[in-house]
Amino acid sequence: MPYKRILVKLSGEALQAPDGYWLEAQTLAALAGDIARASEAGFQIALVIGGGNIIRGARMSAAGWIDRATADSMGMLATVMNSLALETALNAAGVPARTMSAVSMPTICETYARQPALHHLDKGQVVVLAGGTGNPFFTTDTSAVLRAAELRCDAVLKATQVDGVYSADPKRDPNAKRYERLTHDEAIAADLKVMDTAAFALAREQRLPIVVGSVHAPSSVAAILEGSAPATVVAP
Ligand SMILES: Nc1ncnc2c1ncn2[C@@H]1O[C@H](COP(=O)(O)OP(=O)(O)O)[C@@H](O)[C@H]1O
Ligand SMILES: O=c1ccn([C@@H]2O[C@H](COP(=O)(O)OP(=O)(O)O)[C@@H](O)[C@H]2O)c(=O)[nH]1
Repeated sequence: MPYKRILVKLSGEALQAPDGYWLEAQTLAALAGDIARASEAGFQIALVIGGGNIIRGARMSAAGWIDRATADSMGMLATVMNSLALETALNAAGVPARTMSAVSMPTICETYARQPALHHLDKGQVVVLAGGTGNPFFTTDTSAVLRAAELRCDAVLKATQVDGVYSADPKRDPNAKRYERLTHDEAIAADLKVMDTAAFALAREQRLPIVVGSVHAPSSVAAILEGSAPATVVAP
């Protein structure tokens, strides 16, 4: 990949145990090893991890007993827990990593600010960006695109459940065809659901490439970045 500084977006589910438990040391260590390999290969990496393995605000508030803003606050806190777990696993894998949270909680981790984050990236540290955007009604996909734009990342790598963008949801349509490359406009026109709409609209406006690949293969993040694993590139 012709990219040097990448924002890697992982969904919270990437930390789950095979039996569905929200967090598993083995899964976490494998993921950290993968990111360590990419970092050692010279990629500068900022990470955004979701909280969907614990709470998704929209789903929780749909039950009616809690309002959306409160449920989203709980979702943002879930991303902080995942980020601290990932930071710990990355440090154990030999990669200096630090969590920076959009929601200020100075006794737990650094508060996100752009200049220090740029400084950490320049030094080759992995920054784990927690707390989403710090605002309800957004997702960590939007946080990923926002931070990638702020931190001058060359691309967002969305490491997800499927190995690219398809002509239809591959989990529902076995005849869906995988794209190698397409433009933001094409993805929006065909309603391909690469990311949520707010995130994708910002990526289009910023002309930010989005790489979509699977988090399931061993060493998938490093392999996608090195070009040896399949992925779809959405770029202008
Ligand atoms: N056109 C499409 N191409 C690829 N995946 C799609 C498409 N439409 C829907 N999906 C679904 O989107 C899911 C990934 O998106 P999302 O739920 O945002 O992931 P995450 O939990 O990683 O944020 C995949 O599991 C896939 O089934
Ligand atoms: O800027 C943000 C980012 C996240 N969230 C909340 O945090 C939850 C977890 O994030 P997300 O659903 O994006 O996680 P993922 O699906 O990637 O695991 C979301 O559902 C929201 O409730 C939020 O309120 N604002």
